[in-house]
Amino acid sequence: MDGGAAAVTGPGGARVEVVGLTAAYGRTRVLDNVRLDVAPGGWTAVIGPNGSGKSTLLRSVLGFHPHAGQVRVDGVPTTGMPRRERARTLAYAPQRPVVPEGVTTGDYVTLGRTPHRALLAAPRTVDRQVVADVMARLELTELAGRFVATLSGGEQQRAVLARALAQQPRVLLLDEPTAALDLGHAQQVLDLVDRLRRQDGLTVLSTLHDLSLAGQYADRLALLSQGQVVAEGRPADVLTAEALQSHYGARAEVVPGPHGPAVLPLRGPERHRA
Ligand SMILES: Nc1ncnc2c1ncn2[C@@H]1O[C@H](COP(=O)(O)OP(=O)(O)OP(=O)(O)O)[C@@H](O)[C@H]1O
Repeated sequence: MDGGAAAVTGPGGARVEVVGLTAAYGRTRVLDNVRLDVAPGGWTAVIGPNGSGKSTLLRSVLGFHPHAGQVRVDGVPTTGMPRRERARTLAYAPQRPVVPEGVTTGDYVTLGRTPHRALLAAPRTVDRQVVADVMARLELTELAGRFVATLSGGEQQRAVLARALAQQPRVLLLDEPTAALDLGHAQQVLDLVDRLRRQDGLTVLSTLHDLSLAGQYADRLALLSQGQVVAEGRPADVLTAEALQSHYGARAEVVPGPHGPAVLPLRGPERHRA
């Protein structure tokens, strides 16, 4: 993966505001009056224990899950936004992507260009350039001819991210982007996302289970617990041993670092869940 000078993303990042977002599955409420404000070019990582509502929050922001409240991108509500406009504005890399059979990795990433092309039109030079650039940055060039369904879990995860980046979005929504990646690839992917937001102003809203990565890459953290944002702010203010104990039932030490805090889990003689 190189430092890449070409702009992958579109015309700069957008502000994302989530106001009073409430969502449910049937009668079970899983998000309760969530409020978030992600500045253009900002990176907010949503953290929280299993089942706290992180994925549902991302899918609600995308308009994939019915909800009360509002999501605005640069002041424009995403509900009712035409599909094509939404696809040019927001790109999403899901936690558990379903990849098609019989489609090469190159063609799969090229699908990300769909919102920028006329219906059924062949890819233009610019489309091919963006796809080639994104694939090179994610070390996928060599895999272009392989069927995407045959890639390893981590390779597929990078292909899904590449497709999202090929959309040249203003806002990138990443659900557990490092879940299937080894440590080196996890750092490469997050470094790339960080570089894109610094160079091109891409706005990022992600979930991240790895709290050390969240603490060092995101500039804001939102801690979700039982569907509510219980803490929001700079990583060093949100990631505290007390918060990890009370919301995760975890025993851990928070170690300050030059790029943000890292979390060191501590084995103890017994565990108590708060
Ligand atoms: N399709 C569904 N039908 C019913 N309940 C659901 C459905 N999807 C999610 N839930 C429930 O909603 C709650 C929030 O789920 P969600 O996937 O948003 O949490 P999460 O914080 O992303 O979890 P994890 O960290 O385990 O990925 C959980 O209790 C989950 O069981």
